[in-house]
Amino acid sequence: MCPGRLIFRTIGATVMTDRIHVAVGVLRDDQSRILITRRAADAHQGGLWEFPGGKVESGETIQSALAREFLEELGTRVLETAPLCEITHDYSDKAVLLDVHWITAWEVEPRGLEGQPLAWVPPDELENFEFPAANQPIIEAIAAQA
Ligand SMILES: Nc1nc2c([nH]c(=O)n2[C@H]2C[C@H](O)[C@@H](COP(=O)(O)OP(=O)(O)OP(=O)(O)O)O2)c(=O)[nH]1
Ligand SMILES: [Mg+2]
Repeated sequence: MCPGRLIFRTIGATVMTDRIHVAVGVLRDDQSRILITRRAADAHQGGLWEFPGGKVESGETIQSALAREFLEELGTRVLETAPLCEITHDYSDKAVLLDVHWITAWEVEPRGLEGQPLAWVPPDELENFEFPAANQPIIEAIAAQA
């Protein structure tokens, strides 16, 4: 059985759902500002700010998923990563495992290649932005390590 598989028991029925494995990258510039981007209005958790990343595809490592997502979404080449934290969170419609890594070496200035707004934010100002509920522990982990 897939390790991320959840079983929700309801009265008289068992509903199975898969936990979505998401590679999330926290990119810091040389002034210690953190890159955040805004999710499209029609996406899951739409309109909220996020750390860039996306679903890990079958056969990918976290590092290769991060490299692919940063290239696709931002044009940035990820050269090196380091683990930050892992968050499991159950939304009413989806269950996610956010595998969060610092992007410790990178090249090519990020641009919003999918039309998404970007912001560079000092760690202690992240709390002023609206993120999905799963992100609160990530923001705390960043503040603790920044
Ligand atoms: N990338 C990212 N996803 C997050 C964060 N917080 C959070 O709850 N999520 C959730 C929202 C989504 O359900 C899921 C990631 O999906 P995604 O929309 O980024 O995936 P993707 O880039 O592969 O997009 P797509 O190809 O499916 O359109 O994780 C976050 O900080 N960054
Ligand atoms: Mg994404």
